[in-house]
Amino acid sequence: MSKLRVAVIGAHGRIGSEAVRAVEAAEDMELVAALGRGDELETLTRAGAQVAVELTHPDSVMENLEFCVGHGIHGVVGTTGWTEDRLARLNSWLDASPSTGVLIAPNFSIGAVLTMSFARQAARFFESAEVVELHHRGKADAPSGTATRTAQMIAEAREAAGLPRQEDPTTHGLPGARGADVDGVPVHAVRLRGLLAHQEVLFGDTGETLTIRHDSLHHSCFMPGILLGARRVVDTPGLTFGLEHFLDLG
Ligand SMILES: NC(=O)C1=CN([C@@H]2O[C@H](COP(=O)(O)OP(=O)(O)OC[C@H]3O[C@@H](n4cnc5c(N)ncnc54)[C@H](OP(=O)(O)O)[C@@H]3O)[C@@H](O)[C@H]2O)C=CC1
Ligand SMILES: O=C(O)C1=N[C@H](C(=O)O)C[C@H](O)C1
Repeated sequence: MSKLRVAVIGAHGRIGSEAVRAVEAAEDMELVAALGRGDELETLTRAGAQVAVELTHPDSVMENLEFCVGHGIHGVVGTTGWTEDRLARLNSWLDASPSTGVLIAPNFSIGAVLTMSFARQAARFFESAEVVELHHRGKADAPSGTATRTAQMIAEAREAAGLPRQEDPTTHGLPGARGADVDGVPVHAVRLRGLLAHQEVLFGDTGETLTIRHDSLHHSCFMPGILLGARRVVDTPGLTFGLEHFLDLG
């Protein structure tokens, strides 16, 4: 069977360099291009890439995806900083290229995907919920894509269960002290040398709290998700948001 022809964009970065090694080591894949900043996107078409793994920066991802989708190259995207407006633009490119697939995964690690799933499950049982994410000091965006998605999922689950939007009781405070408001769920972002990627989802109600914590300790934790995404996206046209759609979570 022929190997899947995979390119990595952002190949010299923290996660991109790990992805290059993972694709090279995968028996069913061939690494056909490894692009860094300043490299021509046409390299992807010249190399015959079927899938581009996009791991760059919120300022770069849209241009890269417009090129890939426009040339029928499927995308596996880890880069964060997604907004409704950005998703709408991506969907318009996909509408014009209906056989092309793009997976955007706020987090490729199985533990983080499970954290989000558990948080969604717990949300309706607790009066209050907050998210704390902790990352390395090189991170450009805050809150993290994972924390933003987690908070959205909690808010969706609360609304579906008929719970009211959380009201902030604070009447006196410094700006930012209560974190970012993501659909009514406060999200707090810590940036600390020595960390990689960590998240705590805190739930509270009368007389009890529940904390769900996940720690990414090495970039290798993201690789099985990236490889799974590359294998699945070629048969999944359109936009898939979240690796959970490629996992049988029951
Ligand atoms: N979904 C997930 O599971 C994960 C997502 N991420 C996300 O992936 C992204 C990258 O993270 P990280 O590796 O830590 O960041 P790094 O800064 O370490 O790496 C990004 C790399 O992309 C390069 N780059 C920037 N623009 C372009 C471009 N147009 N073409 C090619 N290369 C480009 C950068 O070059 P230069 O250094 O010159 O700027 C850098 O080498 C972030 O958005 C992060 O949040 C990270 C880990 C897991
Ligand atoms: O920048 C990172 O490092 C990470 N980014 C992703 C995010 O914003 O959620 C995933 C993970 O947290 C690592």
